[in-house]
Amino acid sequence: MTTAIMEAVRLVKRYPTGGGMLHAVDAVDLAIQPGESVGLVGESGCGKSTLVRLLGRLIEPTEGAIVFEGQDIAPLPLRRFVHDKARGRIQVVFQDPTESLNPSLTVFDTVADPIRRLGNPGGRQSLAAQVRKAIALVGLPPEMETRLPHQLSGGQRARVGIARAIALRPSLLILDEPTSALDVSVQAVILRLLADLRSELGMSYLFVSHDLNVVRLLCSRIVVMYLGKVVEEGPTEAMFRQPRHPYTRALLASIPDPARRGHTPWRLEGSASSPIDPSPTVCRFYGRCPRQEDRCAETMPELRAVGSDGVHRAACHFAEEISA
Ligand SMILES: Nc1ncnc2c1ncn2[C@@H]1O[C@H](COP(=O)(O)OP(=O)(O)OP(=O)(O)O)[C@@H](O)[C@H]1O
Repeated sequence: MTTAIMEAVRLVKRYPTGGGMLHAVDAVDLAIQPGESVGLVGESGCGKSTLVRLLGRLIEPTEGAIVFEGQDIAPLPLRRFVHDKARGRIQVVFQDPTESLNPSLTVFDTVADPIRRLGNPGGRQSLAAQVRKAIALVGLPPEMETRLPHQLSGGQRARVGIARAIALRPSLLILDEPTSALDVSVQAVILRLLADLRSELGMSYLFVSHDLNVVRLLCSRIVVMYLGKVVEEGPTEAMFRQPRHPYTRALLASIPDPARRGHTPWRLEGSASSPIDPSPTVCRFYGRCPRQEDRCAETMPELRAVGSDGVHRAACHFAEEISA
């Protein structure tokens, strides 16, 4: 058993309400191992974002410990934590890339911002190199450095949010519904990027989502929250096969069953260590797709559908709808 990179121990967050207290996070235990990708799921209001904010030390816990890389960071006051070395090692990517970017900062300054806040430890030259490396890692061309958020597409803004988070080379990236504001085809590309970055940079992920299918693509373990508590956790595939808690069963029952609907079971293929053919591929749904383009931008070479027959096919998420 390796030592967890992040461990929440009996973590509690209570908010005062009209007459009493709301237990938003209620004695949660959670451990994330180095390099592990953990999915956090649960219905709206169950406490996922509150837990994320506690682990990222953006809000004060009411009780409990948050042990990050061996140090309990829960007792650190927020104003001290912002200057602590742990601050750069835990990064949070939020839901809406438009809202989380400062409209008056260029792409360069957005990515440089967290490094500057930590006192720019490597000096000016290193800052520029770190920023450009992060921009390149998320696949944005260098000429975008000078653009402002409103001059970018939704997918490009999401990439900037990710570049800002990885610029400090965190060991833990917390992703709070990072793709839910994007349309499905852009979502797929960003998920692919996140999967590649994780293997390339060796980060751990805590990935929050409403969408169990998205979590299944990225995470090897799932934690299910219900009314502020962790009610079930386990390896992803085991949880899909045999959910134990009634709430997990309900959650699984509410997602479309690809087999029942006659869909190809989709999964993303390829990784940074096994690059796949970058040449455009003719989509097998050409002619039936509303786009009517045989080499459209959505027929992404990095997105393949692997059917139960083991055959790899070029695909996009529209293909899933068409094949229904
Ligand atoms: N600052 C706050 N003051 C009072 N109550 C709060 C505060 N922040 C969150 N809550 C409450 O805590 C509970 C958990 O909220 P939280 O945002 O963590 O849920 P969530 O699972 O992330 O929901 P969603 O999926 O809709 O984002 C909710 O009942 C919410 O109303």
